[in-house]
Amino acid sequence: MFGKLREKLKSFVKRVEEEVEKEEEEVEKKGLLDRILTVEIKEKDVDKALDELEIDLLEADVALEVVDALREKIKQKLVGKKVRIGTDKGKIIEEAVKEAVSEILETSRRIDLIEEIRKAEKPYVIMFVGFNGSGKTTTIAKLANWLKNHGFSVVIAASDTFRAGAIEQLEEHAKRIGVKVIKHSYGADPAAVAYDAIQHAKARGIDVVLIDTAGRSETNRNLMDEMKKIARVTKPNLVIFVGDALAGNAIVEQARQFNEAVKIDGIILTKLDADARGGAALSISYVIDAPILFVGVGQGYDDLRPFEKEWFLERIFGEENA
Ligand SMILES: Nc1nc2c(ncn2[C@@H]2O[C@H](COP(=O)(O)OP(=O)(O)OP(=O)(O)O)[C@@H](O)[C@H]2O)c(=O)[nH]1
Repeated sequence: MFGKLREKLKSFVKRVEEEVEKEEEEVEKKGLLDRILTVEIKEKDVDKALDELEIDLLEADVALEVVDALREKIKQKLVGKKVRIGTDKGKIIEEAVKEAVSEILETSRRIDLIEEIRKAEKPYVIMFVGFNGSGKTTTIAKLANWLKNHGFSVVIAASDTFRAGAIEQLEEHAKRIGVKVIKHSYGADPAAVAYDAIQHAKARGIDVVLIDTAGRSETNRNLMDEMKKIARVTKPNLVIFVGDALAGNAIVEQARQFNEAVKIDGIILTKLDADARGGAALSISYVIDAPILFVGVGQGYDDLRPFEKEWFLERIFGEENA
Protein backbone atom coordinates (compact mmCIF):
# COMPACT_ATOMS: atom_id res chain seq x y z
CA MET A 1 0.00 0.00 0.00
CA PHE A 2 1.32 3.44 -1.01
CA GLY A 3 4.67 1.84 -1.87
CA LYS A 4 5.55 4.40 -4.49
CA LEU A 5 4.87 7.42 -2.29
CA ARG A 6 6.90 5.84 0.48
CA GLU A 7 9.82 5.11 -1.83
CA LYS A 8 9.85 8.62 -3.31
CA LEU A 9 9.72 10.45 0.00
CA LYS A 10 12.37 8.18 1.49
CA SER A 11 14.70 8.80 -1.43
CA PHE A 12 14.21 12.56 -1.02
CA VAL A 13 15.30 12.25 2.61
CA LYS A 14 18.37 10.30 1.51
CA ARG A 15 19.35 12.89 -1.10
CA VAL A 16 19.13 15.80 1.33
CA GLU A 17 21.00 13.77 3.93
CA GLU A 18 23.84 13.27 1.47
CA GLU A 19 24.00 17.01 0.79
CA VAL A 20 24.13 17.82 4.49
CA GLU A 21 26.85 15.22 4.93
CA LYS A 22 28.88 17.08 2.32
CA GLU A 23 28.54 20.23 4.43
CA GLU A 24 29.85 18.27 7.38
CA GLU A 25 32.79 17.00 5.38
CA GLU A 26 33.67 20.60 4.48
CA VAL A 27 33.85 21.48 8.16
CA GLU A 28 35.95 18.42 8.78
CA LYS A 29 38.32 19.21 5.89
CA LYS A 30 38.88 22.68 7.24
CA GLY A 31 39.82 21.16 10.56
CA LEU A 32 37.04 23.03 12.34
CA LEU A 33 35.30 20.09 13.93
CA ASP A 34 36.36 21.08 17.42
CA ARG A 35 34.92 24.59 17.03
CA ILE A 36 31.85 24.11 14.85
CA LEU A 37 29.14 21.98 16.39
CA THR A 38 26.33 22.35 13.88
CA VAL A 39 25.79 22.72 10.14
CA GLU A 40 22.93 24.64 8.65
CA ILE A 41 20.76 23.14 5.93
CA LYS A 42 21.03 25.51 2.98
CA GLU A 43 18.70 26.17 0.08
CA LYS A 44 21.17 24.58 -2.31
CA ASP A 45 21.11 21.39 -0.22
CA VAL A 46 17.40 20.90 -0.81
CA ASP A 47 16.58 22.57 -4.12
CA LYS A 48 17.86 19.87 -6.43
CA ALA A 49 16.33 17.12 -4.34
CA LEU A 50 13.04 19.03 -4.31
CA ASP A 51 13.08 19.25 -8.12
CA GLU A 52 13.48 15.50 -8.29
CA LEU A 53 10.83 14.99 -5.64
CA GLU A 54 8.41 17.11 -7.64
CA ILE A 55 8.66 14.80 -10.64
CA ASP A 56 8.55 11.71 -8.43
CA LEU A 57 5.39 12.86 -6.70
CA LEU A 58 3.63 13.65 -9.96
CA GLU A 59 4.52 10.13 -11.07
CA ALA A 60 2.96 8.81 -7.88
CA ASP A 61 -0.29 10.57 -8.85
CA VAL A 62 -0.03 13.41 -6.38
CA ALA A 63 -2.03 16.43 -7.58
CA LEU A 64 0.00 19.38 -8.84
CA GLU A 65 -1.23 21.84 -6.22
CA VAL A 66 -0.38 19.32 -3.50
CA VAL A 67 3.10 18.88 -4.95
CA ASP A 68 3.56 22.66 -4.86
CA ALA A 69 2.25 22.98 -1.32
CA LEU A 70 4.38 20.09 -0.12
CA ARG A 71 7.47 21.55 -1.75
CA GLU A 72 6.89 24.88 -0.08
CA LYS A 73 6.28 23.33 3.33
CA ILE A 74 9.29 21.02 3.20
CA LYS A 75 11.55 23.85 2.09
CA GLN A 76 10.30 26.10 4.85
CA LYS A 77 10.89 23.43 7.46
CA LEU A 78 14.36 22.43 6.26
CA VAL A 79 16.18 25.53 5.01
CA GLY A 80 17.97 27.25 7.85
CA LYS A 81 17.61 24.27 10.16
CA LYS A 82 20.71 23.64 12.24
CA VAL A 83 21.78 20.06 12.56
CA ARG A 84 24.27 18.94 15.19
CA ILE A 85 27.30 17.30 13.68
CA GLY A 86 27.26 13.58 14.26
CA THR A 87 23.50 13.30 14.83
CA ASP A 88 21.15 11.21 12.71
CA LYS A 89 20.43 13.70 9.95
CA GLY A 90 18.12 11.34 8.10
CA LYS A 91 15.81 11.23 11.09
CA ILE A 92 15.66 15.02 11.39
CA ILE A 93 14.98 15.49 7.67
CA GLU A 94 12.37 12.74 7.66
CA GLU A 95 10.61 14.34 10.61
CA ALA A 96 10.28 17.59 8.67
CA VAL A 97 8.90 15.78 5.62
CA LYS A 98 6.47 13.84 7.81
CA GLU A 99 5.23 17.07 9.39
CA ALA A 100 4.68 18.57 5.95
CA VAL A 101 2.69 15.53 4.79
CA SER A 102 0.70 15.60 8.01
CA GLU A 103 -0.22 19.25 7.43
CA ILE A 104 -1.39 18.44 3.89
CA LEU A 105 -3.84 15.93 5.34
CA GLU A 106 -5.43 18.49 7.69
CA THR A 107 -8.90 19.73 6.74
CA SER A 108 -10.92 22.52 8.29
CA ARG A 109 -13.76 20.17 9.20
CA ARG A 110 -13.27 16.98 11.17
CA ILE A 111 -16.05 14.45 11.34
CA ASP A 112 -16.64 11.94 14.09
CA LEU A 113 -19.42 9.99 12.43
CA ILE A 114 -20.64 8.16 15.53
CA GLU A 115 -20.76 11.38 17.51
CA GLU A 116 -22.60 13.18 14.67
CA ILE A 117 -25.23 10.47 14.35
CA ARG A 118 -25.82 10.42 18.11
CA LYS A 119 -26.21 14.19 18.25
CA ALA A 120 -28.45 14.59 15.21
CA GLU A 121 -32.19 14.30 14.92
CA LYS A 122 -33.25 10.89 13.56
CA PRO A 123 -32.75 9.81 10.87
CA TYR A 124 -29.23 10.85 10.00
CA VAL A 125 -29.09 10.95 6.20
CA ILE A 126 -25.97 10.13 4.19
CA MET A 127 -25.95 10.51 0.43
CA PHE A 128 -23.27 8.75 -1.59
CA VAL A 129 -22.02 10.13 -4.89
CA GLY A 130 -19.29 9.14 -7.30
CA PHE A 131 -18.20 7.89 -10.66
CA ASN A 132 -19.32 4.64 -12.28
CA GLY A 133 -17.76 1.59 -10.73
CA SER A 134 -15.98 3.50 -7.98
CA GLY A 135 -17.25 0.95 -5.46
CA LYS A 136 -20.21 2.93 -4.13
CA THR A 137 -22.66 0.07 -3.67
CA THR A 138 -20.12 -2.19 -2.00
CA THR A 139 -19.03 0.69 0.23
CA ILE A 140 -22.61 1.41 1.30
CA ALA A 141 -22.99 -2.22 2.31
CA LYS A 142 -19.72 -2.06 4.25
CA LEU A 143 -20.75 1.14 5.99
CA ALA A 144 -24.21 -0.25 6.80
CA ASN A 145 -22.47 -3.22 8.36
CA TRP A 146 -20.09 -0.95 10.31
CA LEU A 147 -22.99 1.17 11.58
CA LYS A 148 -24.91 -1.93 12.63
CA ASN A 149 -21.86 -3.16 14.51
CA HIS A 150 -21.84 0.18 16.32
CA GLY A 151 -25.44 -0.30 17.41
CA PHE A 152 -27.26 1.85 14.84
CA SER A 153 -30.30 0.80 12.81
CA VAL A 154 -29.97 1.44 9.08
CA VAL A 155 -32.13 1.58 5.97
CA ILE A 156 -30.81 1.96 2.43
CA ALA A 157 -32.46 3.92 -0.40
CA ALA A 158 -31.99 2.30 -3.81
CA SER A 159 -31.75 5.62 -5.61
CA ASP A 160 -29.65 4.23 -8.44
CA THR A 161 -32.68 3.63 -10.63
CA PHE A 162 -30.53 4.11 -13.71
CA ARG A 163 -28.05 1.26 -14.07
CA ALA A 164 -29.51 -2.15 -14.94
CA GLY A 165 -28.99 -4.55 -12.06
CA ALA A 166 -28.13 -1.86 -9.53
CA ILE A 167 -31.21 -2.45 -7.36
CA GLU A 168 -30.76 -6.24 -7.26
CA GLN A 169 -27.06 -5.84 -6.48
CA LEU A 170 -27.89 -3.57 -3.56
CA GLU A 171 -30.64 -5.90 -2.33
CA GLU A 172 -28.26 -8.84 -2.41
CA HIS A 173 -25.72 -6.99 -0.25
CA ALA A 174 -28.46 -5.74 2.08
CA LYS A 175 -29.87 -9.22 2.55
CA ARG A 176 -26.48 -10.56 3.54
CA ILE A 177 -25.94 -7.89 6.18
CA GLY A 178 -29.56 -7.82 7.32
CA VAL A 179 -30.58 -4.28 6.32
CA LYS A 180 -33.81 -3.19 4.63
CA VAL A 181 -33.79 -1.54 1.20
CA ILE A 182 -36.43 0.94 0.05
CA LYS A 183 -36.85 0.73 -3.72
CA HIS A 184 -39.03 1.77 -6.64
CA SER A 185 -38.70 0.46 -10.17
CA TYR A 186 -36.00 1.34 -12.71
CA GLY A 187 -36.47 4.75 -14.26
CA ALA A 188 -38.23 6.08 -11.13
CA ASP A 189 -37.24 9.43 -9.66
CA PRO A 190 -34.23 8.76 -7.38
CA ALA A 191 -35.14 11.71 -5.18
CA ALA A 192 -38.59 10.17 -4.56
CA VAL A 193 -36.99 6.85 -3.54
CA ALA A 194 -34.70 8.65 -1.10
CA TYR A 195 -37.62 10.66 0.26
CA ASP A 196 -39.60 7.45 0.87
CA ALA A 197 -36.65 5.89 2.67
CA ILE A 198 -36.42 8.90 4.97
CA GLN A 199 -40.18 8.72 5.70
CA HIS A 200 -39.82 5.01 6.39
CA ALA A 201 -36.96 5.71 8.82
CA LYS A 202 -38.91 8.49 10.54
CA ALA A 203 -41.95 6.26 11.03
CA ARG A 204 -39.88 3.46 12.53
CA GLY A 205 -37.27 5.41 14.47
CA ILE A 206 -34.40 4.15 12.32
CA ASP A 207 -31.11 5.92 13.02
CA VAL A 208 -29.46 6.21 9.61
CA VAL A 209 -30.55 6.37 5.95
CA LEU A 210 -27.91 5.59 3.34
CA ILE A 211 -28.74 6.79 -0.16
CA ASP A 212 -27.16 4.92 -3.05
CA THR A 213 -27.07 7.00 -6.22
CA ALA A 214 -26.16 6.14 -9.80
CA GLY A 215 -22.55 6.45 -10.83
CA ARG A 216 -22.09 9.46 -13.04
CA SER A 217 -19.46 11.57 -14.66
CA GLU A 218 -19.16 15.30 -14.41
CA THR A 219 -19.70 15.64 -18.15
CA ASN A 220 -23.22 14.26 -17.93
CA ARG A 221 -25.31 17.35 -17.23
CA ASN A 222 -28.62 15.54 -16.71
CA LEU A 223 -27.23 13.12 -14.18
CA MET A 224 -25.38 15.91 -12.36
CA ASP A 225 -28.63 17.91 -12.19
CA GLU A 226 -30.44 14.83 -10.92
CA MET A 227 -27.84 14.46 -8.18
CA LYS A 228 -28.40 18.08 -7.14
CA LYS A 229 -32.12 17.38 -6.99
CA ILE A 230 -31.63 14.38 -4.68
CA ALA A 231 -29.57 16.58 -2.38
CA ARG A 232 -32.19 19.36 -2.48
CA VAL A 233 -35.04 17.02 -1.65
CA THR A 234 -33.33 14.96 1.03
CA LYS A 235 -31.12 17.64 2.65
CA PRO A 236 -28.56 15.03 3.72
CA ASN A 237 -26.57 15.50 6.90
CA LEU A 238 -23.57 14.26 4.99
CA VAL A 239 -22.61 13.92 1.33
CA ILE A 240 -19.90 11.35 0.85
CA PHE A 241 -17.84 11.12 -2.32
CA VAL A 242 -16.74 7.56 -3.04
CA GLY A 243 -13.61 7.45 -5.16
CA ASP A 244 -11.53 4.61 -6.54
CA ALA A 245 -7.95 5.16 -5.34
CA LEU A 246 -6.68 3.27 -8.38
CA ALA A 247 -7.92 6.07 -10.63
CA GLY A 248 -5.17 8.22 -9.12
CA ASN A 249 -5.14 11.82 -10.17
CA ALA A 250 -8.38 11.44 -12.11
CA ILE A 251 -10.41 11.02 -8.95
CA VAL A 252 -9.04 14.22 -7.52
CA GLU A 253 -10.45 15.99 -10.55
CA GLN A 254 -13.75 14.10 -10.22
CA ALA A 255 -13.99 15.10 -6.57
CA ARG A 256 -13.42 18.73 -7.48
CA GLN A 257 -16.24 18.65 -10.03
CA PHE A 258 -18.65 16.81 -7.74
CA ASN A 259 -17.83 19.23 -4.96
CA GLU A 260 -18.88 22.11 -7.18
CA ALA A 261 -22.22 20.44 -7.91
CA VAL A 262 -23.09 19.28 -4.38
CA LYS A 263 -20.89 20.21 -1.46
CA ILE A 264 -18.92 17.12 -0.44
CA ASP A 265 -18.53 16.71 3.31
CA GLY A 266 -16.41 13.58 3.42
CA ILE A 267 -14.60 11.05 1.28
CA ILE A 268 -14.33 7.29 1.17
CA LEU A 269 -11.46 5.95 -0.89
CA THR A 270 -11.92 2.41 -2.16
CA LYS A 271 -9.48 -0.26 -3.35
CA LEU A 272 -6.60 1.01 -1.26
CA ASP A 273 -5.56 -2.62 -0.89
CA ALA A 274 -4.49 -2.49 -4.53
CA ASP A 275 -3.16 1.09 -4.56
CA ALA A 276 0.59 1.03 -4.85
CA ARG A 277 0.95 4.74 -5.49
CA GLY A 278 -0.90 6.59 -2.77
CA GLY A 279 -1.09 9.94 -4.56
CA ALA A 280 -4.88 10.13 -4.48
CA ALA A 281 -5.00 9.47 -0.75
CA LEU A 282 -2.51 12.25 -0.17
CA SER A 283 -4.16 14.74 -2.51
CA ILE A 284 -7.92 14.47 -2.36
CA SER A 285 -8.59 16.01 1.06
CA TYR A 286 -6.34 18.96 0.37
CA VAL A 287 -7.96 19.71 -2.97
CA ILE A 288 -11.56 19.80 -1.78
CA ASP A 289 -10.92 20.46 1.92
CA ALA A 290 -12.98 17.49 3.08
CA PRO A 291 -11.68 14.67 5.26
CA ILE A 292 -11.23 11.06 4.20
CA LEU A 293 -13.59 9.25 6.56
CA PHE A 294 -12.96 5.64 5.64
CA VAL A 295 -10.88 3.59 3.27
CA GLY A 296 -11.86 0.38 1.53
CA VAL A 297 -9.19 -2.28 1.87
CA GLY A 298 -10.81 -5.32 0.25
CA GLN A 299 -14.04 -6.79 -1.00
CA GLY A 300 -15.41 -8.19 2.28
CA TYR A 301 -17.94 -6.34 4.44
CA ASP A 302 -15.38 -5.84 7.15
CA ASP A 303 -12.82 -4.39 4.77
CA LEU A 304 -13.62 -0.80 5.63
CA ARG A 305 -11.47 1.06 8.07
CA PRO A 306 -11.81 4.54 9.54
CA PHE A 307 -9.09 6.70 8.05
CA GLU A 308 -6.60 7.96 10.57
CA LYS A 309 -3.77 10.28 9.70
CA GLU A 310 -1.36 8.38 11.94
CA TRP A 311 -2.14 5.14 10.15
CA PHE A 312 -1.37 6.74 6.80
CA LEU A 313 1.85 8.35 8.06
CA GLU A 314 2.95 5.04 9.56
CA ARG A 315 2.49 3.37 6.19
CA ILE A 316 4.64 6.02 4.53
CA PHE A 317 7.30 6.63 7.15
CA GLY A 318 7.13 3.61 9.47
CA GLU A 319 9.79 0.93 9.68
CA GLU A 320 7.77 -1.61 7.81
CA ASN A 321 5.18 -1.11 5.15
CA ALA A 322 2.68 -3.61 6.52
N1 LIG B 1 -10.16 -4.72 -3.87
C1 LIG B 1 -11.21 -3.95 -3.57
N2 LIG B 1 -12.30 -3.98 -4.36
C2 LIG B 1 -13.34 -3.18 -4.06
C3 LIG B 1 -13.32 -2.31 -2.93
N3 LIG B 1 -14.49 -1.64 -2.91
C4 LIG B 1 -15.22 -2.07 -3.96
N4 LIG B 1 -14.54 -3.01 -4.67
C5 LIG B 1 -14.95 -3.72 -5.89
O1 LIG B 1 -15.16 -2.78 -6.93
C6 LIG B 1 -16.15 -3.24 -7.83
C7 LIG B 1 -17.18 -2.15 -8.12
O2 LIG B 1 -17.94 -1.92 -6.96
P1 LIG B 1 -19.47 -1.48 -6.99
O3 LIG B 1 -19.85 -1.29 -5.58
O4 LIG B 1 -20.26 -2.39 -7.80
O5 LIG B 1 -19.36 -0.08 -7.75
P2 LIG B 1 -20.42 1.10 -7.90
O6 LIG B 1 -19.69 2.37 -7.67
O7 LIG B 1 -21.65 0.84 -7.10
O8 LIG B 1 -20.80 1.07 -9.39
P3 LIG B 1 -21.88 2.01 -10.07
O9 LIG B 1 -23.20 1.47 -9.65
O10 LIG B 1 -21.57 1.85 -11.52
O11 LIG B 1 -21.63 3.37 -9.57
C8 LIG B 1 -16.73 -4.50 -7.19
O12 LIG B 1 -16.17 -5.62 -7.81
C9 LIG B 1 -16.27 -4.40 -5.74
O13 LIG B 1 -16.12 -5.64 -5.12
C10 LIG B 1 -12.11 -2.29 -2.10
O14 LIG B 1 -11.97 -1.54 -1.14
N5 LIG B 1 -11.10 -3.13 -2.48
